[in-house]
Amino acid sequence: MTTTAPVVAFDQVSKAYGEVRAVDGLTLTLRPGETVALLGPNGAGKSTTLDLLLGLKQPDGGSVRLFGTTPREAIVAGRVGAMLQSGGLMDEVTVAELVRLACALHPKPYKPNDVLARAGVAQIADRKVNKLSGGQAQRVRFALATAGDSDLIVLDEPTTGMDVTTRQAFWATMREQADQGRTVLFATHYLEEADAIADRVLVLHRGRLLADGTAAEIKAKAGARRIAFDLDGVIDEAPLRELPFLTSIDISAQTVRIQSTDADATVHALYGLGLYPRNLEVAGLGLEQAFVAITAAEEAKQS
Ligand SMILES: Nc1ncnc2c1ncn2[C@@H]1O[C@H](COP(=O)(O)OP(=O)(O)OP(=O)(O)O)[C@@H](O)[C@H]1O
Repeated sequence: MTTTAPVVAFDQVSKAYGEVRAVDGLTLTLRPGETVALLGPNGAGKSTTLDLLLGLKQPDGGSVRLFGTTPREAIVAGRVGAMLQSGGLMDEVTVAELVRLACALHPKPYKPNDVLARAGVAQIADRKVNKLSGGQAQRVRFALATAGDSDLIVLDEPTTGMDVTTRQAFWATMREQADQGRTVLFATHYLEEADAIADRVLVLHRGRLLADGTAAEIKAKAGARRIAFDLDGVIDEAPLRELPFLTSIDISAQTVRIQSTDADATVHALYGLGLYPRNLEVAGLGLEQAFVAITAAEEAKQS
């Protein structure tokens, strides 16, 4: 790092498509070495945010700065590597040819053979790009994003189409990149990936930042806890559904699963019903459940 400016600085950034506010007054700073997951339901504005970040779209208002410069300047200087969802790969060229081209275009390139090996595409280097499987094409996109020594790596749903093994190998490689001090920003629908990989999670909803913190902080923000237990005999559902602080309940066979905003009070009331729950477990929400709870609460507020 040769500068102390933030890696990414969004200041009151907005972008609308007609009536749709895809990004709505977004203010955000990313610092060196962070691994950041960008989460949000479909249409939340994740891809638009990444497009604005990369200078592929211009904001209607506000400013986007990368390393204290414009996105274009940062990209020309080779400071940003990106892997986009829709990035079409050139037909009729081989994987090796494409990677060599990406290396040739990068101001601080790595050796093409190293790039191929790191992305796990050395074995298919001579394959035509238009003959690849979905997961292989994703790996090639990853190779292109890491063709040179960039300070920021931006990935839009990078593991879509990858099988489990490929996905694990991909994240191991990504972690190496982060350990070397690079900033990694990735949009994903796989919340378990965000939980496992990111040290910071951003939740976007209708173009606005709904939550920003570690996965643990996001889970705590959702406020709810999970309660699970078994009951013997025929379960009388009505009193269970009336338990205090309940936000959801699922009863299947002898097992009851509850989400509650005050687990202590809910469990107390459960015993107050004269029931004898077995295998009682109380746990925090997973990131996925926290995400659903936070975005559902926001939807309810706006409707
Ligand atoms: N080129 C466009 N023209 C019109 N509307 C658009 C365009 N691109 C995006 N939108 C709208 O802007 C909003 C944000 O879209 P965006 O693709 O940024 O969301 P996303 O969070 O990436 O969604 P997904 O998870 O489905 O990929 C959506 O309502 C979408 O329909």
